[in-house]
Amino acid sequence: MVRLPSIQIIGAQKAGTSAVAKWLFDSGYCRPLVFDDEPLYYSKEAHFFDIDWNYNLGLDYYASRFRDDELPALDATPDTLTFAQRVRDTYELAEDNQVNKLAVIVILRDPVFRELSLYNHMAYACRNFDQSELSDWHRQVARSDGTIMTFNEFVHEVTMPALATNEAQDLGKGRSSRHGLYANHLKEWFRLFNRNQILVLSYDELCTAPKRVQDRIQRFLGRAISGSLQEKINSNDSHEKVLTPSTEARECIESIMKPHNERLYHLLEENPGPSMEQRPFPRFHFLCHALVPFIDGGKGMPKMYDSYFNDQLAKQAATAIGKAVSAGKMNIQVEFPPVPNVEEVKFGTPLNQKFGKKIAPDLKMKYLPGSNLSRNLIAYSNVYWAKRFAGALKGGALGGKPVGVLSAEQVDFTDVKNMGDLSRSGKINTDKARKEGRNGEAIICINPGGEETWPRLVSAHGQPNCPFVVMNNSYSTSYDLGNKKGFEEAYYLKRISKGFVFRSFPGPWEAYLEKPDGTVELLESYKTKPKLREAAELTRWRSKVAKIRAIPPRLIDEEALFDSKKLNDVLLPDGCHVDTNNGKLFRHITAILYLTDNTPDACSFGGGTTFPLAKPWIEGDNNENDDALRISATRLLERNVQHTKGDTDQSANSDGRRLEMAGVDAFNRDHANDALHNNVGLGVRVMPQAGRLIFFHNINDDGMSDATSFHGGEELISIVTDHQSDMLPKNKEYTGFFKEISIKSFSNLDGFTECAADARRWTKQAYYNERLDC
Ligand SMILES: Nc1ncnc2c1ncn2[C@@H]1O[C@H](COP(=O)(O)OS(=O)(=O)O)[C@@H](OP(=O)(O)O)[C@H]1O
Repeated sequence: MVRLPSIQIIGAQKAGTSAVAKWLFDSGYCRPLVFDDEPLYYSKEAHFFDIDWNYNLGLDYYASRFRDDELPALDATPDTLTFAQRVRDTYELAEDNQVNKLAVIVILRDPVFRELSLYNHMAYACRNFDQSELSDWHRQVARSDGTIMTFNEFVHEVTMPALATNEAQDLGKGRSSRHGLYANHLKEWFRLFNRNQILVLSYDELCTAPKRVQDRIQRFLGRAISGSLQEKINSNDSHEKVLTPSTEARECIESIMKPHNERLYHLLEENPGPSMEQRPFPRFHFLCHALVPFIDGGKGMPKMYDSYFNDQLAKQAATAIGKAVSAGKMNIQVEFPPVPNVEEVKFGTPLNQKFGKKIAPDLKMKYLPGSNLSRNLIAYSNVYWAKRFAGALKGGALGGKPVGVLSAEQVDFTDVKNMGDLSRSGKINTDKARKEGRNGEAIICINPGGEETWPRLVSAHGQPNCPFVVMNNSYSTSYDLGNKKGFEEAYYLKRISKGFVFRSFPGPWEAYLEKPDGTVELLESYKTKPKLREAAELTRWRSKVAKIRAIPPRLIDEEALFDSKKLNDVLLPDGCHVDTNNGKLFRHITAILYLTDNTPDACSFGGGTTFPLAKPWIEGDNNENDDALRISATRLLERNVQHTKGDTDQSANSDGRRLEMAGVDAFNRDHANDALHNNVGLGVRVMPQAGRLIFFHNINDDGMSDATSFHGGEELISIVTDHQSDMLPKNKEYTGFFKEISIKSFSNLDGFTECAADARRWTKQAYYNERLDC
């Protein structure tokens, strides 16, 4: 039996067919075979019905493209849209009633933007492909001298003449433009096939709610399909890409398309499709996202810091804002560092200067030392960003809604000679700004302050059912991610310890680790907004572990490793302590004899004994101990706290915590092999080696606990998965000795002090001098 594809994705060309097809192919649908010398896209599009040569080779030839096994096959040739009759004829020839079993999927995109996408596709090919790879189809955008037409020219030279012909005429040049006459084509399909065999999808929905489209397709095909449709495919993100049509080009195409669109809506109403189809079909509204069609610069976090300069950040954020507005979100938060180095903005870092120079021409300002722009770089950068996002709030090219920008920052709007799509500007919370509000106006509010004031700002400056964007608030009063006022965090990029939290509507919240080379790695994707603490601990922890062992973070076996995500707690579970027998000052010296070798290797780390306040032995080095740390240690002892875990204040900056962190720092430095070589000062770490003995004094010359003797025992931690566990050094073993000052040897405190000093002198002479001598 000749077996034909059970699914045809028939178009429309440039309406996301590749994305849908990829999802289906990836889930197991059989793709067309590519025959010799054919381009690779044949593995998605068999081009049987639209190319006469292929069509004339007949049914068996077409069927031979699809492996004859049990898998259902799919052909996603977007040109098939205009060949309903050929499809009917071909399937009728096939046995087993295949003609009535065929499932047809068609996606419809606003014809103006479809045309623009088509133009961008061909222009990209002409600019970048080898001449031998170009066909006449691509060359439709080329002028006679080989240069590339503008989109306006293309519309006049190619689109309009093609749309004005009737279908019987030669449709070579501009034939693709006629694909946008959807009503004409669908009428044929509805005539030739049962309407329930055809699923009509909206490209707008594909952009704004891909999951819903996914669900419609699954219900249409009657099976669950693995994977997800979110991936952006076949989008060219070149800088030359034309993102929006000029008003002239748009009006030109519309002059012909508008009545066709009306016919389409009517046709779809008159011919209801299968139950899972969207009804009524959404009109092509120049939705905001259509204005910024998939220009988001890629999935995931923008590249630091290139994205400030190559427009990735601007495009991504504008896309996310557009999508949020399209999805009906009116109160929106947008938050990201407005300049590359926010913290150092006062110091004019090279990156900030470069960014200042980039935005100056856009604002028609000068970036010179002492100029308003350089002195208030953040404030003016935010105006630059507001300009970049205004398009996404305008309500589409036809909507042309006003977009006002209000700022609470040091910005003189008269300096900005080019406000782009922003229709007005003003100061937040001023009567003037309030009075100037206009019906239907979207507002971008720059750095307005604590989120408790936002609802009031919306009442003061917002317009009913219009987007209100709070942008780049310089601080958060909730000390957490995003806001608690119900503003949709449409675009959110926050630097956290060792990484970033990122969210681009409608995507998930994500935690990224920043790696030493500046690249990032996605650590976690959260279904709902995580707590700042949760994300920060994850990145901090992974960064440390990755740094320690240079192991890619994703290979670290968390189950085995983490009881807690805090390195301090994991590495130094008992914190640091002094050996004073809980403040009873008789013990004056401790010795530790190690019984195992625990040299760190690829499978484990930790295991050392760390003395955060001790100085490495470096001859001729007179550096004093780190005062702040010594003060912390001394303060603990004055408070009678001998164990850092016993410090009632467990906040990050408490004395106990500081000592523990210093212990972990010594561990990190040691790992980086800096401690001894670079004379970094404090912190000595001793690794177990069977037979190695160390000793240290517990009491200073005054007979009091020696603050510098605070130390901690590191856990020995395995960091690889089970299959390597045979190689792991499993134990750390040692034995401890100590010597006390005999109670018989003194009668009062002074006597004790003297005995303690004597004992120290003795060890110093017996051992240190010996060591110096040798
Ligand atoms: N997942 C998803 N959702 C929505 N839109 C998407 C998606 N993936 C790709 N695209 C955009 O679809 C355009 C390409 O469409 P096609 O793949 O049908 O093109 S083709 O006819 O097969 O050449 C092209 O549009 P433009 O970017 O406007 O050119 C793609 O960016």
